[in-house]
Amino acid sequence: MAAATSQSHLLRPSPGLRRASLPSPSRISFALRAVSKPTVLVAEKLGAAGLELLKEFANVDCAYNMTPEELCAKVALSDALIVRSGTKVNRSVFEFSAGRLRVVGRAGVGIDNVDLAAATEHGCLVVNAPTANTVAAAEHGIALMAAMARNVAQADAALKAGNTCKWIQTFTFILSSLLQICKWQRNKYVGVSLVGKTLAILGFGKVGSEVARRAKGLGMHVVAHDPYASAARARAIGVELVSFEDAISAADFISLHMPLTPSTDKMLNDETFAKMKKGVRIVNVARGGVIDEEALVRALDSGIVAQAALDVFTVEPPAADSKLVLHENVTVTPHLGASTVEAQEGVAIEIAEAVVGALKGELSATAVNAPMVPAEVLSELAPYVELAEKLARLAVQLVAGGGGVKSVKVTYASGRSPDDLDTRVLRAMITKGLIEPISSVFVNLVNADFTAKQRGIRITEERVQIDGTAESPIEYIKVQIAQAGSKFPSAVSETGEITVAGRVKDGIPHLTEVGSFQVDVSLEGSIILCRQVDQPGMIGAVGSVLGEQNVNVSFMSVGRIAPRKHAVMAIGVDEEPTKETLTKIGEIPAIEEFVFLKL
Ligand SMILES: NC(=O)C1=CN([C@@H]2O[C@H](COP(=O)(O)OP(=O)(O)OC[C@H]3O[C@@H](n4cnc5c(N)ncnc54)[C@H](O)[C@@H]3O)[C@@H](O)[C@H]2O)C=CC1
Ligand SMILES: O=C(O)C(=O)COP(=O)(O)O
Repeated sequence: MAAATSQSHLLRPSPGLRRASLPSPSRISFALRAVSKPTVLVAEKLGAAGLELLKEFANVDCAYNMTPEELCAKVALSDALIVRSGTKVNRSVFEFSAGRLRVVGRAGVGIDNVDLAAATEHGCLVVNAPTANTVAAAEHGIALMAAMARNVAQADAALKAGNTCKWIQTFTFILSSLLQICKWQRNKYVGVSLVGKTLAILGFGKVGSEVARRAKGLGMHVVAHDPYASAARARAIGVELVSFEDAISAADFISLHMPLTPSTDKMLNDETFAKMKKGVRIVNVARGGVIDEEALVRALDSGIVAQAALDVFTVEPPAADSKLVLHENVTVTPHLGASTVEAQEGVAIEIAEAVVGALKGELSATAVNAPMVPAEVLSELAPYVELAEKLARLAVQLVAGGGGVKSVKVTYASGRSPDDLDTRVLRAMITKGLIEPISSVFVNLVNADFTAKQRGIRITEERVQIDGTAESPIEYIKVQIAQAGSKFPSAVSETGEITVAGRVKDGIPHLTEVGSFQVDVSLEGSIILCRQVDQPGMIGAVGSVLGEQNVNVSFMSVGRIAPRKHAVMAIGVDEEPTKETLTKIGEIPAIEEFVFLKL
């Protein structure tokens, strides 16, 4: 007789948070619930309305201008961190958080200051506030373009410098008249007009298209380059989508609105400046890194670029002696694109809602490093999410000690077309079920694929269409672990894999198949699987051992190959039986093997 018990490793939850036992439709991603109030560290100035929202749900620690060391120290005591562009959330921040940090909220669009790979590896969700500052950034782009074309900043500075020095005028007439010239230089600051000029927008997303609308209103001819934008959307605004080369060679003005990514890094460089029309003017409200700043200085000096207006820099703030910032043909602002009263209130509310939602375990619509699944799909899949995780938990506990899990096949059978089934959440929960019982790793939607890959677990999915009801998205889910011996050999199917399958009945997940045996037991509490000789009195024998030890049986189901041969009995129990109880079950003469599995 083979007897085995399986141990489920308890996880150490983050302080102030614990794992919720059953994920509900809106709690699928993290399955965390606040026991005491979580702590949100706000590292950069956030609008008052956002702070109020956060305070209703969390302890809010506002700590601005922290050094990297101070940030690392504080983050170890925080469940969420909110930043703008001025804080580098690098790998060491996640390492110092030691698993406590669950959400990083970027109060704005660009997430280039957050190490997304490190966040994902640490199971930390990153959310941003992608819409509230769009108009502010677009307006700033237009403001910079107009100010540059009409030398507003330079003329303003000269006029003020003249006035500031007025007292000197009383000492020397010559100096005074020189300053007077500096002050009122109408000929020096003759500008260029915008009307009729060609504006090339690089990056035709939210900000880029708002800039386009406004530029059209100023009478400009607008073209755009964006490899991922829809030509129909561009046409609707009266903008022509063109190649990068065509855009930069036709432009009198170029406005940059793409994110900083490896493919946009230093996109404007010596080579690309050389292809531009002589005297082109450049506006950058995107990210400093999309321009090779030294190459821009060379292009300004040679006259290829007549002027540049920059809100963003490779290093912020730039060095005091930066040739680019000090260049007389360059207009600069200190990353003010999103800085309007309206945008900051909007961004603060947008990010506060996203962070609170994420801390509650809800899937965020603005998640940057997790699949976005529409709420209605999630709600429909909720019982199947629970089924998927529990089947995987059972399957992994059936693997013989030390065997390891390398190859897992998941089959989703559905009455609907396979294309209608979004299985990303289910796959993540299968990974969670496979890994959590045998490790101390916390798995969620963010880090599931990464964690599986890191552990060398290959999960393949198959969707099969069967006769079924149109109402239920899935008829059954089958989880099979290949190339692994089982501590309960009856769980190995004829094709050689440890196999468990289940379905949802009346909203409750049920185990319906173990190896080649059909059973029917609801997946609640824990489960004892016994293989026995099919004979009368077996249910009573096992039931009375459990009853003697005050272990409540919630379900019992027997699946057999043929009468009086072998059968598998699945018993759902509310309490965990002691070792002695399990030993007594094993001593019942007709029991051939058994296993206790925790859900
Ligand atoms: N200066 C500031 O304060 C602000 C700056 N921003 C920055 O503006 C940029 C755009 O923001 P949104 O429009 O909200 O983002 P978005 O995601 O809506 O648009 C970005 C667009 O760039 C396109 N793109 C990606 N790679 C490209 C490439 N190689 N060439 C051309 N286009 C490419 C994308 O397809 C997308 O359409 C971001 O970098 C963001 O960080 C946004 C708000 C304020
Ligand atoms: O949203 C963005 O991408 C921005 O660049 C705005 O940055 P900020 O929040 O003003 O530091």
